[in-house]
Amino acid sequence: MIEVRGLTMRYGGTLAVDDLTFTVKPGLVTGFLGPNGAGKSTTMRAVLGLEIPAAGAALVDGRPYASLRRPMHTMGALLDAGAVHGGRTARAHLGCLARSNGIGPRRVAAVLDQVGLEDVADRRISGFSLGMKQRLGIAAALLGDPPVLMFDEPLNGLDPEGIRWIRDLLRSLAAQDRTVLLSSHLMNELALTADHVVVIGRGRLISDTTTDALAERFQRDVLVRATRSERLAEILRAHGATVTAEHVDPTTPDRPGDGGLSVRGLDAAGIGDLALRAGIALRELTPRSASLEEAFMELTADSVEYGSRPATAEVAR
Ligand SMILES: Nc1ncnc2c1ncn2[C@@H]1O[C@H](COP(=O)(O)OP(=O)(O)OP(=O)(O)O)[C@@H](O)[C@H]1O
Repeated sequence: MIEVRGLTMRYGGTLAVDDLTFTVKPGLVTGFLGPNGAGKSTTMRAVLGLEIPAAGAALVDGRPYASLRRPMHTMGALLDAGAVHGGRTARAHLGCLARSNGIGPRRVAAVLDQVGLEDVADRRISGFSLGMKQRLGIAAALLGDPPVLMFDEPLNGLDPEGIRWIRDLLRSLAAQDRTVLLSSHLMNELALTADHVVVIGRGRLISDTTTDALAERFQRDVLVRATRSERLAEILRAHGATVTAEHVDPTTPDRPGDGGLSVRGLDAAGIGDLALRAGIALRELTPRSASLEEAFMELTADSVEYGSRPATAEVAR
Protein backbone atom coordinates (compact mmCIF):
# COMPACT_ATOMS: atom_id res chain seq x y z
CA MET A 1 0.00 0.00 0.00
CA ILE A 2 1.13 3.55 -0.73
CA GLU A 3 -0.27 6.34 1.40
CA VAL A 4 0.10 10.00 0.55
CA ARG A 5 -1.16 12.14 3.40
CA GLY A 6 -1.44 15.90 3.28
CA LEU A 7 1.67 15.96 1.11
CA THR A 8 2.97 19.44 0.30
CA MET A 9 6.12 19.93 -1.78
CA ARG A 10 7.77 23.19 -2.71
CA TYR A 11 10.59 24.15 -5.06
CA GLY A 12 11.54 27.64 -3.96
CA GLY A 13 8.44 29.71 -4.64
CA THR A 14 6.72 26.92 -6.65
CA LEU A 15 4.09 24.90 -4.85
CA ALA A 16 4.50 21.64 -6.77
CA VAL A 17 2.22 19.50 -4.56
CA ASP A 18 -0.48 21.04 -2.41
CA ASP A 19 -1.92 19.13 0.55
CA LEU A 20 -2.40 15.95 -1.49
CA THR A 21 -4.00 12.88 0.10
CA PHE A 22 -4.72 9.50 -1.52
CA THR A 23 -4.13 5.81 -0.93
CA VAL A 24 -3.02 3.23 -3.48
CA LYS A 25 -4.41 -0.20 -2.60
CA PRO A 26 -3.17 -3.69 -3.43
CA GLY A 27 -4.88 -5.84 -6.04
CA LEU A 28 -5.60 -2.92 -8.34
CA VAL A 29 -3.82 -0.97 -11.02
CA THR A 30 -4.07 2.67 -9.99
CA GLY A 31 -3.48 5.37 -12.58
CA PHE A 32 -1.98 8.66 -11.46
CA LEU A 33 -3.10 11.28 -13.96
CA GLY A 34 -2.46 14.93 -14.49
CA PRO A 35 -1.32 17.32 -17.17
CA ASN A 36 2.34 18.24 -17.50
CA GLY A 37 3.58 19.97 -14.37
CA ALA A 38 0.67 18.72 -12.24
CA GLY A 39 3.04 17.28 -9.64
CA LYS A 40 2.99 13.55 -10.43
CA SER A 41 6.76 13.05 -10.59
CA THR A 42 7.28 15.21 -7.52
CA THR A 43 4.79 13.07 -5.59
CA MET A 44 6.54 9.90 -6.74
CA ARG A 45 9.92 11.32 -5.76
CA ALA A 46 8.47 12.03 -2.31
CA VAL A 47 7.22 8.43 -2.08
CA LEU A 48 10.77 7.29 -2.81
CA GLY A 49 12.18 9.67 -0.20
CA LEU A 50 14.15 11.58 -2.85
CA GLU A 51 12.58 14.90 -1.84
CA ILE A 52 11.70 16.14 1.62
CA PRO A 53 8.07 17.29 2.00
CA ALA A 54 7.31 20.79 3.26
CA ALA A 55 4.38 19.14 5.06
CA GLY A 56 2.64 15.77 5.21
CA ALA A 57 4.07 12.37 4.39
CA ALA A 58 4.30 9.64 1.79
CA LEU A 59 4.46 6.10 3.16
CA VAL A 60 5.10 2.67 1.69
CA ASP A 61 3.53 -0.14 3.68
CA GLY A 62 3.12 2.31 6.55
CA ARG A 63 6.71 3.57 6.63
CA PRO A 64 8.81 6.21 4.91
CA TYR A 65 10.71 4.54 2.04
CA ALA A 66 14.06 5.68 3.49
CA SER A 67 13.39 3.72 6.68
CA LEU A 68 12.57 0.43 4.93
CA ARG A 69 15.00 -2.33 5.82
CA ARG A 70 14.85 -4.05 2.44
CA PRO A 71 13.61 -1.32 0.11
CA MET A 72 14.00 -3.24 -3.17
CA HIS A 73 12.00 -6.12 -1.71
CA THR A 74 9.26 -3.77 -0.54
CA MET A 75 8.80 -1.37 -3.46
CA GLY A 76 10.13 -1.35 -7.00
CA ALA A 77 10.07 1.92 -8.89
CA LEU A 78 10.84 3.28 -12.32
CA LEU A 79 11.12 7.06 -12.44
CA ASP A 80 13.34 7.84 -15.42
CA ALA A 81 14.09 5.06 -17.87
CA GLY A 82 16.87 7.11 -19.44
CA ALA A 83 18.83 7.44 -16.21
CA VAL A 84 21.04 4.38 -16.73
CA HIS A 85 24.72 3.92 -17.46
CA GLY A 86 24.78 3.48 -21.24
CA GLY A 87 28.18 1.77 -21.31
CA ARG A 88 26.93 -1.27 -19.40
CA THR A 89 25.02 -4.21 -20.74
CA ALA A 90 21.49 -4.84 -19.49
CA ARG A 91 22.66 -7.92 -17.63
CA ALA A 92 25.58 -6.06 -16.00
CA HIS A 93 23.30 -3.20 -14.98
CA LEU A 94 20.78 -5.51 -13.33
CA GLY A 95 23.57 -7.69 -11.90
CA CYS A 96 25.08 -4.67 -10.19
CA LEU A 97 21.73 -3.65 -8.68
CA ALA A 98 21.06 -7.24 -7.64
CA ARG A 99 24.44 -7.72 -5.94
CA SER A 100 24.11 -4.55 -3.89
CA ASN A 101 20.74 -5.76 -2.64
CA GLY A 102 21.67 -9.36 -1.91
CA ILE A 103 19.81 -10.72 -4.94
CA GLY A 104 21.31 -13.62 -6.93
CA PRO A 105 22.03 -13.87 -10.70
CA ARG A 106 19.13 -16.28 -11.25
CA ARG A 107 16.69 -13.55 -10.42
CA VAL A 108 18.47 -11.28 -12.94
CA ALA A 109 17.91 -13.89 -15.65
CA ALA A 110 14.30 -14.31 -14.57
CA VAL A 111 13.43 -10.62 -14.83
CA LEU A 112 15.28 -10.26 -18.16
CA ASP A 113 13.09 -13.06 -19.43
CA GLN A 114 9.94 -11.54 -17.89
CA VAL A 115 10.43 -8.22 -19.69
CA GLY A 116 11.49 -9.83 -22.97
CA LEU A 117 15.08 -8.57 -22.99
CA GLU A 118 16.88 -11.92 -22.77
CA ASP A 119 18.03 -11.75 -26.41
CA VAL A 120 19.65 -8.34 -25.97
CA ALA A 121 20.80 -8.83 -22.37
CA ASP A 122 24.47 -8.71 -23.33
CA ARG A 123 24.25 -5.60 -25.48
CA ARG A 124 25.18 -2.14 -24.28
CA ILE A 125 22.29 -0.05 -23.02
CA SER A 126 23.47 2.92 -25.09
CA GLY A 127 22.09 1.15 -28.19
CA PHE A 128 18.66 0.56 -26.60
CA SER A 129 15.50 2.27 -27.81
CA LEU A 130 13.33 4.12 -25.28
CA GLY A 131 10.97 1.15 -25.24
CA MET A 132 13.85 -1.23 -24.40
CA LYS A 133 15.03 1.13 -21.66
CA GLN A 134 11.49 1.19 -20.24
CA ARG A 135 11.56 -2.61 -20.16
CA LEU A 136 14.97 -2.56 -18.47
CA GLY A 137 13.71 -0.08 -15.86
CA ILE A 138 10.73 -2.31 -15.20
CA ALA A 139 13.06 -5.31 -14.87
CA ALA A 140 15.05 -3.39 -12.25
CA ALA A 141 11.85 -2.54 -10.37
CA LEU A 142 10.85 -6.22 -10.37
CA LEU A 143 14.25 -7.51 -9.19
CA GLY A 144 13.35 -7.68 -5.49
CA ASP A 145 9.92 -9.25 -6.26
CA PRO A 146 8.29 -6.40 -4.31
CA PRO A 147 4.61 -6.22 -3.35
CA VAL A 148 4.48 -2.53 -4.28
CA LEU A 149 5.37 -1.13 -7.72
CA MET A 150 5.43 2.44 -8.94
CA PHE A 151 6.15 3.56 -12.50
CA ASP A 152 6.40 7.14 -13.79
CA GLU A 153 5.09 7.39 -17.38
CA PRO A 154 5.99 3.79 -18.33
CA LEU A 155 3.94 4.05 -21.54
CA ASN A 156 6.02 6.93 -22.92
CA GLY A 157 7.79 6.15 -26.15
CA LEU A 158 6.27 2.70 -26.55
CA ASP A 159 4.74 1.32 -29.70
CA PRO A 160 1.28 -0.32 -29.51
CA GLU A 161 2.80 -3.75 -28.91
CA GLY A 162 4.90 -2.34 -26.05
CA ILE A 163 1.88 -0.63 -24.53
CA ARG A 164 -0.11 -3.85 -24.70
CA TRP A 165 2.77 -5.69 -23.08
CA ILE A 166 3.01 -3.23 -20.15
CA ARG A 167 -0.75 -3.29 -19.76
CA ASP A 168 -0.77 -7.09 -19.47
CA LEU A 169 2.20 -7.05 -17.11
CA LEU A 170 0.64 -4.46 -14.78
CA ARG A 171 -2.66 -6.30 -14.74
CA SER A 172 -0.93 -9.57 -13.92
CA LEU A 173 1.03 -7.89 -11.10
CA ALA A 174 -2.20 -6.50 -9.64
CA ALA A 175 -3.84 -9.93 -10.00
CA GLN A 176 -1.06 -11.21 -7.72
CA ASP A 177 -2.42 -8.74 -5.14
CA ARG A 178 0.43 -6.29 -5.57
CA THR A 179 -0.01 -2.54 -5.29
CA VAL A 180 0.56 -0.96 -8.70
CA LEU A 181 0.75 2.78 -9.33
CA LEU A 182 1.56 4.23 -12.74
CA SER A 183 1.50 7.83 -13.83
CA SER A 184 0.50 9.11 -17.23
CA HIS A 185 -0.80 12.20 -18.92
CA LEU A 186 -2.67 10.03 -21.45
CA MET A 187 -6.10 9.21 -20.13
CA ASN A 188 -7.19 6.88 -22.92
CA GLU A 189 -4.16 4.66 -22.54
CA LEU A 190 -4.54 4.62 -18.79
CA ALA A 191 -8.26 3.91 -18.98
CA LEU A 192 -7.58 0.51 -20.56
CA THR A 193 -5.11 -0.43 -17.85
CA ALA A 194 -6.17 1.18 -14.59
CA ASP A 195 -9.01 0.05 -12.33
CA HIS A 196 -8.77 3.20 -10.27
CA VAL A 197 -7.68 6.71 -11.18
CA VAL A 198 -6.24 9.50 -9.05
CA VAL A 199 -6.36 12.76 -11.00
CA ILE A 200 -4.37 15.81 -9.92
CA GLY A 201 -3.99 19.30 -11.32
CA ARG A 202 -1.65 21.99 -10.03
CA GLY A 203 -0.57 19.69 -7.24
CA ARG A 204 -4.10 19.26 -5.89
CA LEU A 205 -6.44 16.29 -5.88
CA ILE A 206 -9.20 16.59 -8.47
CA SER A 207 -10.67 13.11 -8.49
CA ASP A 208 -10.03 9.78 -6.78
CA THR A 209 -12.41 7.20 -8.18
CA THR A 210 -12.78 4.02 -10.21
CA THR A 211 -12.18 4.24 -13.95
CA ASP A 212 -15.74 3.02 -14.57
CA ALA A 213 -17.25 5.70 -12.32
CA LEU A 214 -15.24 8.35 -14.11
CA ALA A 215 -16.47 7.13 -17.50
CA GLU A 216 -20.06 7.02 -16.25
CA ARG A 217 -19.84 10.53 -14.91
CA PHE A 218 -19.00 11.77 -18.35
CA GLN A 219 -21.64 9.82 -20.24
CA ARG A 220 -23.57 12.24 -22.34
CA ASP A 221 -26.75 11.73 -24.32
CA VAL A 222 -28.28 10.69 -27.62
CA LEU A 223 -28.98 13.38 -30.21
CA VAL A 224 -32.27 12.71 -32.00
CA ARG A 225 -33.78 14.50 -34.96
CA ALA A 226 -37.23 13.39 -35.99
CA THR A 227 -40.12 14.45 -38.19
CA ARG A 228 -42.49 14.97 -35.22
CA SER A 229 -40.04 15.75 -32.51
CA GLU A 230 -42.56 17.16 -30.04
CA ARG A 231 -44.61 13.95 -30.12
CA LEU A 232 -41.45 11.87 -29.88
CA ALA A 233 -40.30 13.91 -26.88
CA GLU A 234 -43.59 13.13 -25.11
CA ILE A 235 -43.22 9.42 -25.80
CA LEU A 236 -39.62 9.33 -24.66
CA ARG A 237 -40.47 11.21 -21.46
CA ALA A 238 -43.31 8.75 -20.80
CA HIS A 239 -40.63 6.02 -20.94
CA GLY A 240 -38.50 7.72 -18.32
CA ALA A 241 -36.10 9.70 -20.50
CA THR A 242 -35.02 13.25 -19.85
CA VAL A 243 -35.47 15.19 -23.07
CA THR A 244 -34.30 18.70 -23.79
CA ALA A 245 -34.28 20.71 -26.97
CA GLU A 246 -30.76 20.92 -28.34
CA HIS A 247 -31.14 24.47 -29.67
CA VAL A 248 -34.12 26.38 -28.41
CA ASP A 249 -35.93 28.81 -30.66
CA PRO A 250 -36.14 32.03 -28.58
CA THR A 251 -39.66 32.72 -29.83
CA THR A 252 -40.95 29.30 -28.70
CA PRO A 253 -38.59 28.26 -25.89
CA ASP A 254 -40.76 25.30 -24.83
CA ARG A 255 -40.63 23.62 -28.23
CA PRO A 256 -37.77 21.65 -29.71
CA GLY A 257 -35.96 23.66 -32.35
CA ASP A 258 -34.20 22.45 -35.45
CA GLY A 259 -31.20 21.34 -33.45
CA GLY A 260 -32.98 18.16 -32.38
CA LEU A 261 -33.47 16.55 -29.00
CA SER A 262 -30.89 15.69 -26.40
CA VAL A 263 -32.09 12.47 -24.76
CA ARG A 264 -30.76 10.93 -21.56
CA GLY A 265 -31.96 7.81 -19.84
CA LEU A 266 -32.62 5.75 -22.98
CA ASP A 267 -30.09 4.35 -25.41
CA ALA A 268 -30.18 4.78 -29.19
CA ALA A 269 -31.78 1.36 -29.76
CA GLY A 270 -34.56 2.07 -27.27
CA ILE A 271 -35.25 5.46 -28.82
CA GLY A 272 -35.31 3.94 -32.32
CA ASP A 273 -37.79 1.24 -31.26
CA LEU A 274 -40.15 3.75 -29.64
CA ALA A 275 -40.00 6.02 -32.69
CA LEU A 276 -40.76 3.08 -35.01
CA ARG A 277 -43.75 1.98 -32.92
CA ALA A 278 -45.13 5.52 -33.05
CA GLY A 279 -44.57 5.75 -36.80
CA ILE A 280 -42.16 8.65 -36.40
CA ALA A 281 -39.32 8.83 -38.93
CA LEU A 282 -35.89 9.54 -37.50
CA ARG A 283 -33.46 11.77 -39.35
CA GLU A 284 -30.65 11.38 -36.90
CA LEU A 285 -29.84 9.15 -33.94
CA THR A 286 -26.37 9.83 -32.55
CA PRO A 287 -25.10 8.56 -29.18
CA ARG A 288 -22.75 11.15 -27.70
CA SER A 289 -20.31 10.42 -24.95
CA ALA A 290 -17.19 12.16 -23.83
CA SER A 291 -14.10 10.08 -24.34
CA LEU A 292 -12.12 9.59 -21.18
CA GLU A 293 -9.52 11.86 -22.72
CA GLU A 294 -12.15 14.60 -22.95
CA ALA A 295 -13.28 13.81 -19.42
CA PHE A 296 -9.74 14.22 -18.24
CA MET A 297 -9.37 17.50 -20.12
CA GLU A 298 -12.54 18.77 -18.53
CA LEU A 299 -11.49 17.68 -15.08
CA THR A 300 -8.10 19.29 -15.31
CA ALA A 301 -9.30 22.42 -17.10
CA ASP A 302 -11.62 22.91 -14.18
CA SER A 303 -8.71 22.71 -11.78
CA VAL A 304 -6.80 25.32 -13.71
CA GLU A 305 -9.71 27.73 -13.87
CA TYR A 306 -11.01 27.17 -10.38
CA GLY A 307 -7.89 26.03 -8.59
CA SER A 308 -9.28 26.74 -5.12
CA ARG A 309 -12.41 24.62 -5.58
CA PRO A 310 -12.71 21.46 -3.52
CA ALA A 311 -11.88 18.08 -5.05
CA THR A 312 -15.56 17.39 -5.68
CA ALA A 313 -16.01 20.39 -8.00
CA GLU A 314 -19.01 19.82 -10.26
CA VAL A 315 -17.66 18.71 -13.56
CA ALA A 316 -20.45 16.43 -14.72
CA ARG A 317 -22.66 17.78 -17.40
N1 LIG B 1 13.69 20.32 -9.51
C1 LIG B 1 12.73 21.24 -9.64
N2 LIG B 1 12.99 22.55 -9.42
C2 LIG B 1 12.03 23.49 -9.55
N3 LIG B 1 10.76 23.24 -9.89
C3 LIG B 1 10.42 21.96 -10.13
C4 LIG B 1 11.38 20.90 -10.03
N4 LIG B 1 10.76 19.73 -10.33
C5 LIG B 1 9.48 20.06 -10.61
N5 LIG B 1 9.27 21.38 -10.49
C6 LIG B 1 8.00 22.10 -10.70
O1 LIG B 1 7.03 21.48 -9.89
C7 LIG B 1 5.79 21.33 -10.59
C8 LIG B 1 5.39 19.88 -10.68
O2 LIG B 1 6.28 19.20 -11.56
P1 LIG B 1 6.26 17.63 -11.79
O3 LIG B 1 7.43 17.30 -12.64
O4 LIG B 1 6.11 16.93 -10.50
O5 LIG B 1 4.93 17.47 -12.62
P2 LIG B 1 4.43 16.21 -13.47
O6 LIG B 1 2.98 16.09 -13.20
O7 LIG B 1 5.27 15.04 -13.18
O8 LIG B 1 4.64 16.71 -14.94
P3 LIG B 1 5.21 15.92 -16.23
O9 LIG B 1 4.06 15.11 -16.74
O10 LIG B 1 5.57 17.05 -17.13
O11 LIG B 1 6.36 15.11 -15.78
C9 LIG B 1 5.99 22.01 -11.93
O12 LIG B 1 5.55 23.34 -11.81
C10 LIG B 1 7.49 21.96 -12.12
O13 LIG B 1 7.92 23.03 -12.91
